[in-house]
Amino acid sequence: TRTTRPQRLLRAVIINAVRGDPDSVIRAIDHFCKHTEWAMNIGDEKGAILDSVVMETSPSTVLELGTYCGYSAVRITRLLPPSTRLITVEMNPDYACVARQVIQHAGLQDKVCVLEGQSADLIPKMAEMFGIQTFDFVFLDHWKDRYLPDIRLLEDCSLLAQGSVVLADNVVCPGTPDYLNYIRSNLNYRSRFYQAHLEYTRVLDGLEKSEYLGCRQGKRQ
Ligand SMILES: O=C(NC/C=C/[C@H]1O[C@@H](Sc2ccncc2)[C@H](O)[C@@H]1O)c1cc([N+](=O)[O-])cc(O)c1O
Ligand SMILES: [Mg+2]
Repeated sequence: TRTTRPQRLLRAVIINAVRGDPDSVIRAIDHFCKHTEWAMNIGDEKGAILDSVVMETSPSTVLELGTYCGYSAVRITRLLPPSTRLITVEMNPDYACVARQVIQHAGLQDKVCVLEGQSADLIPKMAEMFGIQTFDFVFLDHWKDRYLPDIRLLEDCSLLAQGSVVLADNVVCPGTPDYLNYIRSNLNYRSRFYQAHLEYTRVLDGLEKSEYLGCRQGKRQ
């Protein structure tokens, strides 16, 4: 049977990237997506914004929803200090298998936990599973109709602290209107939009960064 796109992306990484060098893994995936086959990685333009937000947050606890092939897991983890771990949630076992190999090729396997399952099922177990209280940084890049229910679930599970930063991909394309409406009208968050383009295209897209301010009351009028 034919290979899948993630498998073809992994092969490009193995052939073209230097083992143990995260930046060469990122370059190999971006080259593959620009010249061979488009894939839904955050990409180099939005990836640079992700990098800057991670660096300014310098998080100790990091959660990603939607691993796919591991591109953003490599981008994020390469910037984390030695003792910090990334937990990334992926419900498709084939994608999770490819992502683990991409992350391993980058030499970051000891700093990343690829958790297989649905975010809705795993978020309530995070604190107990990993012995953490809150996440300093959360990256949303999974099903677009899961952004809103999952941010609410993170709140309900008290997994956000004052100063926690939530960064959401694709708030323009494919779009996450219910999430944007919620987060921009909620006094518990201060949000900022970063205009960019859909990975490897000229289509408009963007990232929404939202800082959790702690539990205040009410909605913005
Ligand atoms: O659809 C998009 N992303 C959905 C991503 C989904 C990823 O997350 C899980 S779902 C899951 C994981 C964890 N828990 C619950 C569900 C899927 O197995 C996939 O690995 C998308 C689409 C475009 N585009 O241009 O069409 C561009 C993008 O940047 C995108 O991110
Ligand atoms: Mg995306």
